[in-house]
Amino acid sequence: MSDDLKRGLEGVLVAESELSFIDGDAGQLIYRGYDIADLADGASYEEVVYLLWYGHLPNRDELEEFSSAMASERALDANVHRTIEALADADENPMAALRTVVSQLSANDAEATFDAESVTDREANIRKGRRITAKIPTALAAFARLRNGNDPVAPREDLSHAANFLYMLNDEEPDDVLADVFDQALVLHADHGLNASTFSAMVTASTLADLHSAVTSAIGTLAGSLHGGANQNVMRMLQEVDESGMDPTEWVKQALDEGKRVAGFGHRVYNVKDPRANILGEQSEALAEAAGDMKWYDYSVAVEEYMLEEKGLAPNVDFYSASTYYQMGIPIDIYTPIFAMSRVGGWIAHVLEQYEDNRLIRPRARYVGPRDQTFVPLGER
Ligand SMILES: CC(=O)SCCNC(=O)CCNC(=O)[C@H](O)C(C)(C)COP(=O)(O)OP(=O)(O)OC[C@H]1O[C@@H](n2cnc3c(N)ncnc32)[C@H](O)[C@@H]1OP(=O)(O)O
Ligand SMILES: O=C([O-])CC(=O)C(=O)O
Repeated sequence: MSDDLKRGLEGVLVAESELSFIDGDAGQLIYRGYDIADLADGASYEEVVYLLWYGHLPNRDELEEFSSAMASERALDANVHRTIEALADADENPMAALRTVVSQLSANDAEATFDAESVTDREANIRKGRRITAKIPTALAAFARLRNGNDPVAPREDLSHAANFLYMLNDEEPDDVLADVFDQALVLHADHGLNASTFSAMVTASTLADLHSAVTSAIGTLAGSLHGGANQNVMRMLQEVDESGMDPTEWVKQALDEGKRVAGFGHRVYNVKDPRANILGEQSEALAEAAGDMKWYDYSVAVEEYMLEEKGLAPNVDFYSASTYYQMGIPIDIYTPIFAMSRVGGWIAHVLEQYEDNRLIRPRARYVGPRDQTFVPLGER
């Protein structure tokens, strides 16, 4: 047993995986051998989820069967709707709302189980995974509408995963450009090695807890501002820059001087710009040009240049998704739930892998507390 302390488990190998590979120096990300840029360009979110779960890209028939099976699971049960109404009435944080709803989904899932023999059943987990993945967008869109006093919009089976979400959110079918941009964003966020939320799902699965528990753990982990929560903080920062009337670089300089972290920069694995940020940056720029308003894109570029020059830090995936979503009219506080809506495909893929060759994940801490205390009974303290 080694007594080397690896704070934050940095660089520690804890599993073998066939799902995604990151070259942090070259700025490359691949899913099962395919470069992320090629997938973002040519594959839909449904294709990527199929790739992650089944190990190969689907042919037309396989994709049709998979996509329609998933689309047919979009509707929510009445008790889940009641929960969403209660959460919206309470103005719950959207990530907390999503965590609560996904946990509740198991109550209506006929295949939900805590039986150690059945939790690892791959085919059943794929069916459950399809249901969870299909229902998250419906739940999120319903929550986002109900809290504004609007009725939820029922899902449509004839739209893609991406287009259907935008349709349910806005009660309006998105045009092809917006549906494509959003689909690309979902593809880009679908998997990323053993990031914290995926690891959290794996730890939960490693105890032979069920898939719903693993996904619920992962949602809780994604919420933090050092992880998925950063995307909304990026947009709030850009808004603060705007309201301050300061030059973006002056604003960032001041924030750094005050010891603050700048959301959307830095990464545990990338030493260069995150390849997903390159693609999302292009999307943000294209949306800005189409709208004839470069403000949010220009602020972003100014912040990026300053951070690289002054801190040697490059943008991560959360930096340009912010201005992309903002220009699509998506409410800021659902950016992180949208991240979850995509990453659920990756979480489930890693849980399937974990169950295939399970070993309980259980590291240890170096004990630095006292050892020789004399116990004093409560009445004498
Ligand atoms: C989807 C995702 O999860 S992508 C990441 C999303 N999170 C963010 O964007 C939040 C901002 N970024 C960060 O806080 C960090 O870069 C993390 C958490 C992502 C990675 O952090 P770690 O690998 O643990 O690096 P660590 O926190 O040790 O930082 C190393 C150094 O860089 C600095 N640094 C890292 N990121 C930033 C940042 N965004 N702004 C300012 N300084 C930073 C730290 O202050 C630290 O400096 P020091 O050594 O002088 O104290
Ligand atoms: O890999 C990480 O640590 C964070 C990240 O970029 C992701 O989860 O997409």
